[in-house]
Amino acid sequence: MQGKIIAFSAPSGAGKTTIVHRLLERIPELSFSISACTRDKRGRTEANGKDYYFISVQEFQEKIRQDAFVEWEEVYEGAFYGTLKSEIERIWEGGEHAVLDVDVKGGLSIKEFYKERALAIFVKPPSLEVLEQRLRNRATDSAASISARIYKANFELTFEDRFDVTIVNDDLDKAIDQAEKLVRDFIAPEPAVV
Ligand SMILES: Nc1ncnc2c1ncn2[C@@H]1O[C@H](COP(=O)(O)OP(=O)(O)OP(=O)(O)O)[C@@H](O)[C@H]1O
Ligand SMILES: Nc1nc2c(ncn2[C@@H]2O[C@H](COP(=O)(O)O)[C@@H](O)[C@H]2O)c(=O)[nH]1
Repeated sequence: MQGKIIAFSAPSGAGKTTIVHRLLERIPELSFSISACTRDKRGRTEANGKDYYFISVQEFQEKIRQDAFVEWEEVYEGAFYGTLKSEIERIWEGGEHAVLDVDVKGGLSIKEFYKERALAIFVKPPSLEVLEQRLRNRATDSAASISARIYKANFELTFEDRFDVTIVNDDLDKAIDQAEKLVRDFIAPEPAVV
């Protein structure tokens, strides 16, 4: 089996993490690629080695020097995130396909790097107003951080056309059904040539 990569990208708050977690429950051939990041762990809701590998900026820089990343970004000022080559290898060696939750630039970098082995999915919020409300309801970010995420979202939405496909996350169940179909079609084995 040839391992594949499915990257979900979206402005913060559009719902990619929610969709990815639900897909992992539905499709056993998928495995989550755990990124390295330098931001602080969120209280009791996150675990090291499950949501992220939480590392220092020095450790992150060392990994850049070692060429350990497929791609990395300073997603927010001072907060670095990166996809580790070792994660993709671990998942493929285990006979599974890798699912990524990365920012918009990261999704495009993954597509460029893996070409037809990658499916780059853009998750779009129904509107910026809904996006802001979701971030407020999630209650994980300060008012300043929410403003920064909305500001960035305006820019990120202009990259939609460069993705393989868009899912509008309005009704969550419909968005998950759509994602499931896209992913199942993408990872289905090629029919044998007779
Ligand atoms: N279709 C939806 N309708 C209403 N609320 C939703 C929907 N999808 C996700 N949410 C909620 O919106 C919030 C943001 O979702 P989520 O954390 O998955 O976004 P994200 O794109 O992964 O953001 P980030 O990039 O910051 O991690 C969460 O509280 C989630 O429960
Ligand atoms: N380019 C990359 N972006 C990543 C990676 N891992 C996560 N992310 C994105 O960062 C933001 C912020 O996430 P949060 O957990 O702090 O809210 C979000 O858009 C993620 O998709 C990565 O390896 N590369």
